[in-house]
Amino acid sequence: MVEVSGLVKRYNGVAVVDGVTFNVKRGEVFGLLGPNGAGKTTTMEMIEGLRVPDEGEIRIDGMDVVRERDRVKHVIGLQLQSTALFEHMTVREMIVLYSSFYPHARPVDELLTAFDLQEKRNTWVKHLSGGQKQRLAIALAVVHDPQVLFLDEPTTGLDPGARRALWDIILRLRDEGRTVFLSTHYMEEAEQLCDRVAIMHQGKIIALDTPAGLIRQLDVDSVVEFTWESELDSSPLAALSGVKEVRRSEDRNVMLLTERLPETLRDLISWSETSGVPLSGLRTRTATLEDVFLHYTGKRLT
Ligand SMILES: Nc1ncnc2c1ncn2[C@@H]1O[C@H](COP(=O)(O)OP(=O)(O)OP(=O)(O)O)[C@@H](O)[C@H]1O
Repeated sequence: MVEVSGLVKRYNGVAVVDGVTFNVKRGEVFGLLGPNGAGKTTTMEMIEGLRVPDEGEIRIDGMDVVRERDRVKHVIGLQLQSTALFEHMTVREMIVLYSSFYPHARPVDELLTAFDLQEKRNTWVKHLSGGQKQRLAIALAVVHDPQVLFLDEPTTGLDPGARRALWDIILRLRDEGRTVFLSTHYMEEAEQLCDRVAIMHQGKIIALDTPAGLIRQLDVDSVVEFTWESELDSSPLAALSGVKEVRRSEDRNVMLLTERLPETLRDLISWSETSGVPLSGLRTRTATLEDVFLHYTGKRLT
């Protein structure tokens, strides 16, 4: 549905998007995951036709985004990071205004209901909560019933309840048959929502697969973590059964990525007893996309 090939954007001679190639399938939720400044917004805005690429080609539903911009506009819906909402208009007035831009718009009441905004229909935009504003921004993005929806960090700054409500809405839009392309720096969001995820770092896609596939590629099932109180040599940890990777962070957190959790734990505890090193805050968890990101970049996502 969305085909991107060899995309490059430079600012002052620096490539902030540096040779990006991927395809988004019809009907999937596709996530672009990366830290602030990775190039997500620049990539999305080129695909949306809002910025002109220096190199590369973008097609949406077979149409060239740069050359056939007017045709593409009818099949895409945009929720930008800074969607301009008029503060002194009501929710209903905003939807009516946006609907007037298109020859065929969805009925206003249907949108109010679908985005749980019926009760707020006569409320000024400035009095909406963050979650309600985002729901309105997405409702405005779908007034013309687009096939592809772009959401740029839709849940940034929302509390967990509002975030989950928005996740439900995004999944429903997918279930209606739409293709959803979203950017996020929340790995949990990418794991929960996305059928496939592209991890972006310094302008490049460094990994792309389903969330489960990305984690599987690590060859790691679990992570053992504990706090290391003093300066010690961590090399014996790499030799423990099942350990694939040892990571130490500045806050003295130690992570052992393991493919055989029971053996690693058994060896770790006996090593702790013989060496006299306490395992403060010992805990285990399954591997996540955060571990995938750390593996490829050596950095934390957030
Ligand atoms: N118009 C511009 N002029 C100069 N530099 C820019 C411009 N737009 C973006 N950049 C730079 O490009 C890089 C990528 O920015 P971009 O906004 O695409 O990242 P992002 O991954 O979306 O980050 P965020 O999560 O903060 O939105 C940043 O270093 C940014 O400063």
